[in-house]
Amino acid sequence: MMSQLRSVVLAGGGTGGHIYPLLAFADALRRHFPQIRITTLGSPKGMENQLIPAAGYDLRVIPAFQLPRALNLDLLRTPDRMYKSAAAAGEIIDEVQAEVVVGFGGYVSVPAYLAAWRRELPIVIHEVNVPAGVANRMGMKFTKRVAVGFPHQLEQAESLRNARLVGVPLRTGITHMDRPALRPQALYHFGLRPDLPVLFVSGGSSGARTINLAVAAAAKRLAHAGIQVLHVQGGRNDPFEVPHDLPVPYVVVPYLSEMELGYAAADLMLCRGGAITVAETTALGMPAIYVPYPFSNQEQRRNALPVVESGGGLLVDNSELTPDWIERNIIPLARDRQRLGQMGAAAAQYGRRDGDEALLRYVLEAVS
Ligand SMILES: CC(=O)N[C@H]1[C@@H](OP(=O)(O)OP(=O)(O)OC[C@H]2O[C@@H](n3ccc(=O)[nH]c3=O)[C@H](O)[C@@H]2O)O[C@H](CO)[C@@H](O)[C@@H]1O
Repeated sequence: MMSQLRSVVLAGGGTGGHIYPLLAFADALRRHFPQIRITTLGSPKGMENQLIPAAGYDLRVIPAFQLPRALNLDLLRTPDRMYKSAAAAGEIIDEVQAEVVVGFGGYVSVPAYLAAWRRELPIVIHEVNVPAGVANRMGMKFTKRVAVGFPHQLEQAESLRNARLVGVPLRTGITHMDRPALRPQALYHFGLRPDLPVLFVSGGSSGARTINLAVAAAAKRLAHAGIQVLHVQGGRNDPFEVPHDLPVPYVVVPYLSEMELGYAAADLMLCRGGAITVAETTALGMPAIYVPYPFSNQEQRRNALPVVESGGGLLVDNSELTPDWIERNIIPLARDRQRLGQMGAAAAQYGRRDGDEALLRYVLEAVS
């Protein structure tokens, strides 16, 4: 029997990679403790402003501030905006009488960690990247309770060596879905044909310009090879042109709030290597081609590499993703059911679906 929890504050913001695990964890809290009060802290401009209210949770926006470049406890002496943000976070923590603060990273987590530390409240950090994000590394000055999403993080980041491996909290719409059963409805939803393979393209929550332009430029070749495309443009990316007279569907959607429909329709995924994306493709046993974002400390390459090494996907450098590469590699793969099946099975070996429950157990330990 789990102990009771009455009120928690969840902090995390910026892009989908910090917000979706927070939401999945909030759902797990609600399942176990139907009366619980859940308050989320966000920053003024992050995607949390769309995603959290849409999911039906209470979002409190606290003032933005600039993180100092160096990681140090000068935080406590940085008055001005940092102080204002921490004071705002503290007022909310007091108002809702939070018993614990769980942070998922993004700048907004720092004032939440600081305010919780000052009140001697338990703090739990969930981190999915190597190296750990700057905000979470600051949070680690205030708590030893750090949970990670993937085994490689424990080996590759000194700061995460003693962390608890819990996996990534994923939305139940994804973890509980039966892909083959949902497939006909998903294909119908997007206007795709049931008799031809579907390449699902998504550059993560913000979208990826290189991927968008390369696939759009390969549209004719894909279509003439009988490959349908379901292409998510991404929340922060410019529209791109796709020829109108293609013989098979090429469907462009700006953003998918029901990502499970995309996964259900897909035979093969082409994506960046964001940690939550990797957690989702592997949880679903989805064969994928990963194109890591090249400008963020190699973190996306590290996310995708273990999956690729276990046979669950392919890795291609951002600079190598051209229409020619797509023609040479993606077209034959998308038509090879047997190889896709093997890749999917290998991906599933690496994936896990219980990150929400495992993180909840860790948080309950912290509180008790
Ligand atoms: C450029 C960059 O720094 N990206 C980082 C960012 O990626 P980003 O914010 O793109 O996050 P991820 O790729 O990890 O996750 C994207 C999430 O958005 C969802 N989604 C996406 C598109 C859509 O239309 N609908 C939808 O729901 C996906 O299902 C997934 O849940 O955070 C990740 C987790 O900290 C990091 O590993 C990435 O390196």
